Amino acid sequence: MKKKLSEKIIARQRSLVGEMLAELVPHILEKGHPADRVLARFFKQHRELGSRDRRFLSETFFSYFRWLGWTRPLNLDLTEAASLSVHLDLTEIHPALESDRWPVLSDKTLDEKLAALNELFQGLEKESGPNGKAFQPLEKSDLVFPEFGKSVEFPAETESLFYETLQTRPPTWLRLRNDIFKKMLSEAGIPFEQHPQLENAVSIPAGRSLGALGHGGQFEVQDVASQAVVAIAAPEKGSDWWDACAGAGGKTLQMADVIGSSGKVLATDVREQALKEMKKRARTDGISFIRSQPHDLAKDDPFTKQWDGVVVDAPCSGWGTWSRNPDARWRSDPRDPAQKRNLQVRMLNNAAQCVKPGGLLIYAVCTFTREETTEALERFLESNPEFAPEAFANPLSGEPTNGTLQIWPWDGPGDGMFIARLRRTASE
Ligand SMILES: C[S@@+](CC[C@H](N)C(=O)[O-])C[C@H]1O[C@@H](n2cnc3c(N)ncnc32)[C@H](O)[C@@H]1O
Repeated sequence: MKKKLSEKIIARQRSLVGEMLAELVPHILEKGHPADRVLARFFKQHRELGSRDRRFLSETFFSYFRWLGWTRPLNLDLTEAASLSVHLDLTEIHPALESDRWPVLSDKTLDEKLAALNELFQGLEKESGPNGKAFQPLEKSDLVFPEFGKSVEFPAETESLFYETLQTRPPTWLRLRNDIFKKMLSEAGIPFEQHPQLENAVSIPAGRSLGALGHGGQFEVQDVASQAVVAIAAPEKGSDWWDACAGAGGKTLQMADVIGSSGKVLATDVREQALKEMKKRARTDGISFIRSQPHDLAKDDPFTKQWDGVVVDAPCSGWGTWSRNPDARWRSDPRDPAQKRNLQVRMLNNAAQCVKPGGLLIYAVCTFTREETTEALERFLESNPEFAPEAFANPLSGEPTNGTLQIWPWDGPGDGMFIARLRRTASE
């Protein structure tokens, strides 16, 4: 901390952390509300908090959920658990959470952090004598819920990589809409990295604000895996596409940029509010040719029109987004993948009828569970033999695929995403 804070302020901020956690944690763990929304509501109710306090509380809040799998078995109180979490996460510890009990571990690998904690707690156990419950050494798998492994199979020797990525904040990915913004980033002294394959994708460090650069339609904040979905769809200039789960329009806007105003884009979603947000973003981006309307793709009431291509970016378990939303894993139901798979197949069946012969159906989910990836696809293909996976090059590596791609969180790094490019036969 640059400016030295008084003891009184430090004590006040420590108790603020305790109060915030006591008030907000049950909303996430018991009611299942997303941490970012709960925190935004808290800040709205506490307008007296300045930007520095908000930043400190926000970092602490997300750190708490990121390491909850390791702090929970230790039976620490909320503030102590938050203190340990930030020692695991951050290089600069706020004096309100500094503690002699924990070393700063943020520069260590996950294996080193695990070894250090196990040694520390075994040591404490010996010092203070048995408290009725023997200390069970922590494991990496404690960072997720016990049933996780039933739905997920990692490629050989990547399990460690998964946990390391899971516990690290990914960078913020931007999709640049013109060349000017890179120059603006350089001039503003904001470090950025160009993705080696995806021309318009650049990343800036996690948590780095764009500050005064603001948003003038030069870029969209969009994860690299999400950008890969449209790169795989590769709609032609002037073509006619339907984005059937458009949400707030991340992929719709990218498709519109590729297709151009000589083509057409229809965006639908069950959430009308999300479509309004998409329209707002389109206005900022100067895109006026996207049409939108609410539509329930799960209801067996498909449109009669057919499109050159349809994107089904389906609702899913979202397990691929856990490094960005560290609370999400604790709100997730292990039965979710199987339930979502049934919904996804229904949505794909409905969307398939709206693909022109010879056209494309793109299936995307931000997850890696077996149920929602290979199983959903197998079930769809069984009842829709006029569709077949079509080979494409992995846009993140250039390597060939056989028509499906699992992007793992460590690939970007960013979100995990499964994508299938399905071609409808030209004549049936
Ligand atoms: C993964 S999100 C889409 C994200 C969006 N495509 C983007 O790139 O920003 C899934 C979307 O599916 C929508 N959805 C859920 N059930 C639906 C249904 N039955 N019909 C249509 N959309 C649905 C959700 O509202 C959500 O916006």
